[in-house]
Amino acid sequence: MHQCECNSRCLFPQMQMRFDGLLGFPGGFVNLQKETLETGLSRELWEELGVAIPISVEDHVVSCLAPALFSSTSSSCLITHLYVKRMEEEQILEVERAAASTAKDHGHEVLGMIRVPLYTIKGEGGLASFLSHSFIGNARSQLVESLLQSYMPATSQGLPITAHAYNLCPFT
Ligand SMILES: O=c1[nH]cnc2c1ncn2[C@@H]1O[C@H](COP(=O)(O)OP(=O)(O)O)[C@@H](O)[C@H]1O
Repeated sequence: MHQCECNSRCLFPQMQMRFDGLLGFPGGFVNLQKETLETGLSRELWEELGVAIPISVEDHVVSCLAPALFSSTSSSCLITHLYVKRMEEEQILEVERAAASTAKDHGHEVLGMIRVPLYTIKGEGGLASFLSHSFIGNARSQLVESLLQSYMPATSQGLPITAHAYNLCPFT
């Protein structure tokens, strides 16, 4: 996930329309015998976005064990790791341009990058409507979790607010 943090603290979260018609974050499988989570994610970002984006452990937000149902093979489990990379607005615009032109996976695995609407519109629309779309795996709760952490990093007890506190099942 990429967020722009400008002087006015506006957020510009980015997701992508996948080849299967579901919304998700840029990323993919990492083989830990060959690379670390961070180098694997940087590799996937290069393929899907067409821009070199170095990822470090400091960008990690949350990890989650997915039910076997969401793994590619029913006998193995899947652990999802969410990283949030904060970028300047100009860098985000560069990512949007490259993702739609030079990125290797554009038009194949990735159909396009999408800005998440963080506003509300009277009646319906905005973020509420966006969340009602279909997401891959636990991407919906990953989005909510990262937004909560960006806007409300800690509760009064100093504990991070999680999607669970908002009764969101991570895999629905
Ligand atoms: O944005 C995401 N959030 C959470 N889980 C995801 C996301 N994207 C993919 N996954 C999970 O990872 C699995 C593999 O995803 P994908 O097929 O995109 O990886 P690949 O491109 O490395 O083959 C998916 O079946 C899904 O369970």
